[in-house]
Amino acid sequence: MINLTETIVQTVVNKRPKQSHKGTFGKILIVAGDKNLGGAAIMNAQAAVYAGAGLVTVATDSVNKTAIHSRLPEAMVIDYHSDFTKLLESVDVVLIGSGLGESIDVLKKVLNKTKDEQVVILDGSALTLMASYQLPLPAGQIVLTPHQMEWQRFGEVPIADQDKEDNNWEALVSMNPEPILVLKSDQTQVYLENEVYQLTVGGPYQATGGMGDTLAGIIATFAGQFHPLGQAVLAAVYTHSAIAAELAKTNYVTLPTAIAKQLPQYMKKMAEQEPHL
Ligand SMILES: NC(=O)C1=CN([C@@H]2O[C@H](COP(=O)(O)OP(=O)(O)OC[C@H]3O[C@@H](n4cnc5c(N)ncnc54)[C@H](OP(=O)(O)O)[C@@H]3O)[C@@H](O)[C@H]2O)[C@@H](O)CC1
Ligand SMILES: Nc1ncnc2c1ncn2[C@@H]1O[C@H](COP(=O)(O)OP(=O)(O)O)[C@@H](O)[C@H]1O
Ligand SMILES: [Mg+2]
Repeated sequence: MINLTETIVQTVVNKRPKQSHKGTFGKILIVAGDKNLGGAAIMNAQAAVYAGAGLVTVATDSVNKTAIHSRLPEAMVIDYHSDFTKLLESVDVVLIGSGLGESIDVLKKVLNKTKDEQVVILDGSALTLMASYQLPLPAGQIVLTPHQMEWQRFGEVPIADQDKEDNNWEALVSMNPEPILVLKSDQTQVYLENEVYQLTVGGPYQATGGMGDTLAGIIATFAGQFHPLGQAVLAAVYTHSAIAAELAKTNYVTLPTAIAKQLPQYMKKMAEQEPHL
């Protein structure tokens, strides 16, 4: 087990090259938010935009369109009941599942069309629905972001057994392609390439609905602009909780939207620091 420290963020988040444009920093498609859970789509997208995604499009229930546009003019919005195949084929990263509720048709439509070279992040309801409908993993470089109950449903590892690494590895190696697992709890761990990384920052001030939706947006955007994927995921997980820990010095709770707002400032600081190796 390896403890995650700020070094991972200092290593991954670097000064931007001058010769660049929005396409350099990742095209992200977020598929999220049914008619009752539009907030999840907003929190995914806010985190993605503030973490520096080049282009963010949200495919969501049409009732969420006005709210997303008014909260986040940087993001584009498309009705997820329409045909968005062309858009799906053109993006680097697909994040699907936050607040997706029971939208199984949308989920199936997307999972059938992802490509091997795309990063596909499966969160929230995507994992719950895939478990109930026994859907296979889609094509792509897969990142799973379950909380403990979602991992119990999807990975079939009972919550009481999730503290034993071997149980989680057993579930992961049976999956094809073998995904990266961000197993969220008050002791979040990342399972990546035969190694387990332990998060050492963060705390109960983060126990608010939407906290995972925000993390998923950060992971998607880091995956779109920093490489290799595993390092980007580790840096995103650390960044999310490090910002929360900083905010918690003066705040009883650290709201997901408040964490998103701090992303540009924190990333600037990290980009200017040499890694403490
Ligand atoms: N504003 C919005 O639009 C929001 C939209 N959201 C979206 O809603 C969808 C459903 O997501 P969900 O996580 O709320 O529900 P579900 O999957 O049933 O899990 C809850 C069950 O698991 C249990 N549990 C055990 N261990 C746990 C742990 N470590 N962490 C968490 N739970 C744990 C827990 O136990 P209990 O609380 O009863 O003790 C309970 O029985 C999802 O797509 C999400 O993105 C949310 O983000 C909220 C804001
Ligand atoms: N007590 C806690 N200590 C540290 N982190 C926590 C705590 N409670 C929740 N979190 C973090 O908050 C996030 C919750 O994710 P999730 O349950 O998916 O939220 P949501 O689906 O409501 O957005 C995870 O990153 C988890 O690690
Ligand atoms: Mg969640």
